Amino acid sequence: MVRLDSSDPNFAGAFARLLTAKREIAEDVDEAVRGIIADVVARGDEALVDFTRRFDRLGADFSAAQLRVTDAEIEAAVAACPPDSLEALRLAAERIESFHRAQRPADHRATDALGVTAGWRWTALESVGLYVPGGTASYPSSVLMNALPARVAGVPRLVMVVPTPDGQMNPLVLAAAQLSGVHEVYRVGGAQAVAALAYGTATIAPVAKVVGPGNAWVAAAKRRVFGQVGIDMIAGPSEVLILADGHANPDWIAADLLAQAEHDVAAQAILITDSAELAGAVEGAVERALTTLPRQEIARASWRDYGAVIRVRTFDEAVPLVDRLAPEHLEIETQDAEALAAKVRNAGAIFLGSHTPEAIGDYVGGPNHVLPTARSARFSSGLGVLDFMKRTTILACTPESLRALGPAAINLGRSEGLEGHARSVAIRLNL
Ligand SMILES: NC(=O)c1ccc[n+]([C@@H]2O[C@H](COP(=O)([O-])OP(=O)(O)OC[C@H]3O[C@@H](n4cnc5c(N)ncnc54)[C@H](O)[C@@H]3O)[C@@H](O)[C@H]2O)c1
Ligand SMILES: N[C@H](CO)Cc1c[nH]c[nH+]1
Ligand SMILES: [Zn+2]
Repeated sequence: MVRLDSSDPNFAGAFARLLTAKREIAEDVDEAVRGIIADVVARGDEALVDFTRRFDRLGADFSAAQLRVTDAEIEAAVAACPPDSLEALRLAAERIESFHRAQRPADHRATDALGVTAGWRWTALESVGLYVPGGTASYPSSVLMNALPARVAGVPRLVMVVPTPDGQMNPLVLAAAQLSGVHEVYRVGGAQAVAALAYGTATIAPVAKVVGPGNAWVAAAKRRVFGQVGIDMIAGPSEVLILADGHANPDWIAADLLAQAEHDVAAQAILITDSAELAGAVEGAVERALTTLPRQEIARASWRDYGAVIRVRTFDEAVPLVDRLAPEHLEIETQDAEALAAKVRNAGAIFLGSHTPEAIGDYVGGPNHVLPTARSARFSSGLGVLDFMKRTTILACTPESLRALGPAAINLGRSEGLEGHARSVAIRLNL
């Protein structure tokens, strides 16, 4: 963990180093991913089976025939889920679906004074691949966050991939798939799963777009397959940035920092505060909380390598720092949280006040938890219904409106040296 102080003369350099710390775009990861994708393209299912045996430690008897999770396996998993977990999953699903229903866009059409009708219409994508992470933890909540907005958008083919390390799958993952209307589930993860969704294999038919969160290998693979398929964003190792003043509870802040640090050794948790006392108290609280955290090995590595406690003189000084970090999650626990939030441009999701821990947003708040990381909140948004739709514009001229607009089009066609364009208009106007 680094300690920074905005009043320190070396602060600018130290902050710049924090910004560029390599967490998920290491060249060795990218190079490995390039090889994995090329192998899946060349050998299809055979490569999927080999990589799955190697990375997820599946036995020599694992074959392409077992890639697809059967309906019977899904039914058995649902039956094996604890009823209270199924109840919690249903509550989460209802809230997520209802939040995303409000995002459905409207078609538009208008006829102007010349009689030209113009507008757009929204259409669901034909198929999407939903990446559900599962290397070191299991993510039933990410099934819901991926699939429900796709279902609200009306996507007719939802294909889910999920790794099963050591052959183990949390039954709640399959229950979430059933609950949210996923059509196909495959037990494969990492870059090889992303490659299969993008290029297709004998078992997995390709999709139009791959969405969902994952670790550094998954994020690198999504970057590489972009163009062959659409992708939603770079949603890699988790991040939280907490802005807190001296009134905040240091144990609560420490818990929220560790809630993200426990995701991945490459996760990042940062506190920015104007209170030296809170900074010290949070550091102590993190150390104490780590000793009893089951995933302390992961969280400790993340906090050690990428954690930061930054002291600022005022929160106005903090706003440009937040915008440069562009965190996946921004928690604001200050007296004037709402006003401070209004000044921030770059954040994947904002959580206001001491009673809104980010973990509520991970599960049951309603907004999506698939969010941009690695500073990509400067140009990306969290997953939503629009990610599963595309917009097509529509234009219709009448003979009269073509006569009114045509001469300008002919002029511009000739100005661009494109006589063919000019003639396609002129021929209709006998010009
Ligand atoms: N940004 C978001 O919205 C969001 C949401 C949820 C989770 N996450 C992140 O998702 C990630 C989940 O990570 P995870 O590891 O548990 O699951 P994962 O499914 O993302 O990754 C597991 C896969 O990674 C591949 N892999 C692991 N080590 C490899 C190696 N050395 N070489 C090649 N491939 C390798 C394997 O194929 C394995 O199946 C975490 O980083 C978490 O922070 C992000
Ligand atoms: N915090 C993660 C996004 O970075 C989402 C998640 C799912 N389960 C728990 N957390
Ligand atoms: Zn989380």
